[in-house]
Amino acid sequence: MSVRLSSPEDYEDLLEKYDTWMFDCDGVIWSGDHSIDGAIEALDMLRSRKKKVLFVTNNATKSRKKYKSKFDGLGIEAHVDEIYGSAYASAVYISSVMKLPKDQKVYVIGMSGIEDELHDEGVSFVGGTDPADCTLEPFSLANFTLDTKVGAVLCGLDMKINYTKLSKAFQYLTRNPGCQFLATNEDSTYPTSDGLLPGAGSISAPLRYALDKDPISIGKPASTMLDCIKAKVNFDPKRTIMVGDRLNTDILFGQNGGLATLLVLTGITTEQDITGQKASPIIPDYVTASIGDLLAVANSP
Ligand SMILES: O=C(O)[C@H](O)[C@H](O)COP(=O)(O)O
Ligand SMILES: [Mg+2]
Repeated sequence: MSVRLSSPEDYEDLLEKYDTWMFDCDGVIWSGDHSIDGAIEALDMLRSRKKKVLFVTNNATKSRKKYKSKFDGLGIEAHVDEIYGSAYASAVYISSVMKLPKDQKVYVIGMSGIEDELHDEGVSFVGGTDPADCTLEPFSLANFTLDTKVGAVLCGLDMKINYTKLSKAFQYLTRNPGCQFLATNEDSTYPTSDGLLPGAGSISAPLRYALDKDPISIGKPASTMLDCIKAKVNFDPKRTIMVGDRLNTDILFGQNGGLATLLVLTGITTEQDITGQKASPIIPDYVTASIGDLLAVANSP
């Protein structure tokens, strides 16, 4: 059963218990390009209380450096080494876990965030934002030349998805022996300030169906993201809390990592999802409406 936070003492108790605070971004810190009310002040308050703050996002559209610019633009203090995105985790996975041979490359379905992180990890890639792939022209298999050096297909949120990209990815995954099918994350939907859009999981879904095969998904709830953080940051899982808006990514990620979990209702998950007839079996430790509620401690006498 989740603890519904409400009094200043509830929030003060949370600050006493946890030294490291991991925050999901979309639906927690911001919605699209609008910060969530109270988020900036709550993060400042945590830093003033000497808490370690980390950002852990499944959104692969931006690199860590580009996210730093977004934080700056919103007036939110953040440092690149505090930001962990699924594009970064995927690049690290390909270079350090999969150890893709240097003479091979990745076919990308996705945006500049994936390309930037692959580049920074020294991984070669094709596709992505290449104008030749971002076309609505019919795909001609007769005119397609298979690049036998493509050793992996990496699929993330791609706002320019099309038949050419899906067809090329399908060729590599069915004709290049050993070509790995990877996904940055599999969120079904993407929360924006104007409403929900199809998420990264909805971009890789056509390939899953055509191939009758699931990708290796690297983002939350998989432990790969936490492994990336552990490689860079010292923290005690028992004194760490993951704050998120989606049960089957953020909260499950926290639970898989042995972290405490706080669900906020400013993004994907609604009150109905946690109390209704069809309530999810994924139960967060704590629930509150918004991270702005943490300011209750600042206002308590
Ligand atoms: O579709 C997606 O990729 C996700 O909805 C989105 O980007 C999630 O980002 P997060 O909530 O993990 O910051
Ligand atoms: Mg989110």
